Amino acid sequence: MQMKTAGVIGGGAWGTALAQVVARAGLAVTLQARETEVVDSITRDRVNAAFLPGIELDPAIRAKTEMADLADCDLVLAVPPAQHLRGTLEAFRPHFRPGTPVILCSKGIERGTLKLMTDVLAETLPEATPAVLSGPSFAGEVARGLPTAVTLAVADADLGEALMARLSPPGFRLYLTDDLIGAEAGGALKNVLAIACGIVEGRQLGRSAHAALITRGFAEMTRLCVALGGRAETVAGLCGLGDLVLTCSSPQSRNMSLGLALGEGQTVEQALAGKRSVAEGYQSAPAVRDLGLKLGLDMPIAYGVAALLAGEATVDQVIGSLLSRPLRAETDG
Ligand SMILES: NC(=O)C1=CN([C@@H]2O[C@H](COP(=O)(O)OP(=O)(O)OC[C@H]3O[C@@H](n4cnc5c(N)ncnc54)[C@H](OP(=O)(O)O)[C@@H]3O)[C@@H](O)[C@H]2O)C=CC1
Ligand SMILES: O=C(CO)COP(=O)(O)O
Repeated sequence: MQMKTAGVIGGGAWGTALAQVVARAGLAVTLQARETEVVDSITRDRVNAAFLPGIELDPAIRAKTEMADLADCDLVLAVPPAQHLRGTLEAFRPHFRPGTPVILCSKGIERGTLKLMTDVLAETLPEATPAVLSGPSFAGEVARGLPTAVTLAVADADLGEALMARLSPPGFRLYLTDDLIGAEAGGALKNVLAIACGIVEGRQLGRSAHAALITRGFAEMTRLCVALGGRAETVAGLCGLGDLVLTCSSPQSRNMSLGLALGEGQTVEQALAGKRSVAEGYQSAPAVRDLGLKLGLDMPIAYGVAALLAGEATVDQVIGSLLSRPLRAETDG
């Protein structure tokens, strides 16, 4: 399969950083952004001033507002916020060539339907060949060329090998799996858990509580992954544990910084006021809770965050209820 041109849908921080990665890998890249402001900024100044300021972009990236400009691409990376994936793919549908690989890079679960991103793709572009890219990767770091490694999930081994080889410029290492559900489960939950970690930081509950929360959060992630049909070993990798550790460790994370603000006493409205960037944990928390309850899963941290964000409980009530749960064996499912 020829892989000379790539389309990136979504001109936010991550779409722009991935366009940079793909350009460094030697492909011609078309970045589709809805906002003319973003397209003009990239075309004129080689920078995405709105979502990724201060980072010079590769000349091989051309920015466009129209989906039609992606029609001839050999592969497509879909990078809108998770709640907009369906609408975005529906808009792309008239320009889509059947069989083209679509690499899903959004992290979340669709509210209302409780669908994973691969389900949304299967419903909107059933002729697409799906792939998932997920792992520890702050857009600013990746766009500047700092090194990281992430998971690439593709069902077909030959296509997976080809994509892995083609999309791994120096400093951006792809590790292959055929477990798409596992790769999605990690990214969907880690943002909710990062809000909880931010609260621990904001309330100054200490490093021990922080480590305990990451570990018990990872147990919730593993339960969700397995219940959805993924493999536990997948979330033990970059797309699960790797991303959880990153997102729970740095206020660079929009999700952790939301939690920090809540832990310091701000309301949800105050913490989100004026923010143009997406905090996917805030968006996905109700869907994570509905899905977990539907599957009969024990996910107290995720449910606590969802209750807090919905205004059903205060920070202190959530912390109190987590600390007063019945004692149990560590490895109980
Ligand atoms: N930032 C990061 O470090 C990482 C982000 N991700 C994931 O990537 C996804 C995108 O995040 P990110 O790029 O950071 O987002 P940003 O907050 O940087 O940008 C917002 C994005 O939202 C898009 N958008 C806003 N409203 C709509 C709408 N109604 N329909 C379609 N798109 C809309 C914008 O598109 P447009 O420009 O076209 O207006 C823009 O791409 C998320 O799921 C996130 O979890 C994954 C790994 C790293
Ligand atoms: O997904 C990310 C890093 O892998 C980005 O995290 P935030 O969305 O919390 O900034």
